Amino acid sequence: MSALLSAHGVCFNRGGRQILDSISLSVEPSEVVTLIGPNGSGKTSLLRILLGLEQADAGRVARRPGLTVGYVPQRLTVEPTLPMTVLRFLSLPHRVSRAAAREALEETGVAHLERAQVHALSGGEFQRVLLARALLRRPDILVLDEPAQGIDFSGQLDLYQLIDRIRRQRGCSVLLVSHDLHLVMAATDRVICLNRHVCCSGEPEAVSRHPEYLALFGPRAAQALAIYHHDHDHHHDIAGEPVPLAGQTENGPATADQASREDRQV
Ligand SMILES: Nc1ncnc2c1ncn2[C@@H]1O[C@H](COP(=O)(O)OP(=O)(O)OP(=O)(O)O)[C@@H](O)[C@H]1O
Repeated sequence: MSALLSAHGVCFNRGGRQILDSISLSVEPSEVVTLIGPNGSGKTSLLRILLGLEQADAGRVARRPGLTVGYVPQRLTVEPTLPMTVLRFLSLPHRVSRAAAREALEETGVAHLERAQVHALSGGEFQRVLLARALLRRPDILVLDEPAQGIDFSGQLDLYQLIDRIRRQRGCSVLLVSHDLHLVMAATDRVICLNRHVCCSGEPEAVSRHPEYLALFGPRAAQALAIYHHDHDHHHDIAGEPVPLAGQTENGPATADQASREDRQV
């Protein structure tokens, strides 16, 4: 089995409602996969099922034997009345050496906060500490549920660049839930658009033109890829298969319209 994580026909019902309907997906080694979808579309539920924290009502989940996951959940509350430094927090529940903790904090750019109180951290600082905590497990895959929530735009950009750098340096996979279409569409290998069922999936460029994506997020969402840098001389269809650009010549764009479209992608 080459996939690190996979779901096959997963259904999930809670409170008398169907939350997930026949979901199939996989995450391959070194791949960045982003789950997008409106509020309540089942993204967190799907992550939790993939990680074995919730049980599917039907279907099957497979994890590669021995898989190590670094999970950053959507919410993690630390009791505000409990004094706890960042270093101590990183040693829960498993003790880690100070050197290892420091190295992880350096990697996420917050080594200067090792003695800070956790409850005094800003949202962006706390997310970086959570990321450091996930890295301490030396994960094969990072599973990040809305890691940039509550962070300002430039902080979000920094955080997604950091995630990209980490996965390049470590060669790990990333499975990400995000609402920040304009940022993640540019930095992901594959997008899965979820709304109880998988509406569409594939390379960002193909998904951004899919009618179900446009129906869910509106025509302006198509511009989420305006800054997407794509050097290929082809498009990809929804299945991810390469499709030549219409009118493409060996020397480049055949039409002014095509040239301007490619300019906008860079
Ligand atoms: N244990 C549960 N009992 C009842 N309803 C649940 C349970 N878990 C999830 N739900 C419901 O399932 C739906 C999907 O929730 P989920 O958190 O997976 O969505 P999401 O796509 O991650 O949403 P958001 O983008 O707002 O974080 C929601 O309507 C939620 O209320």
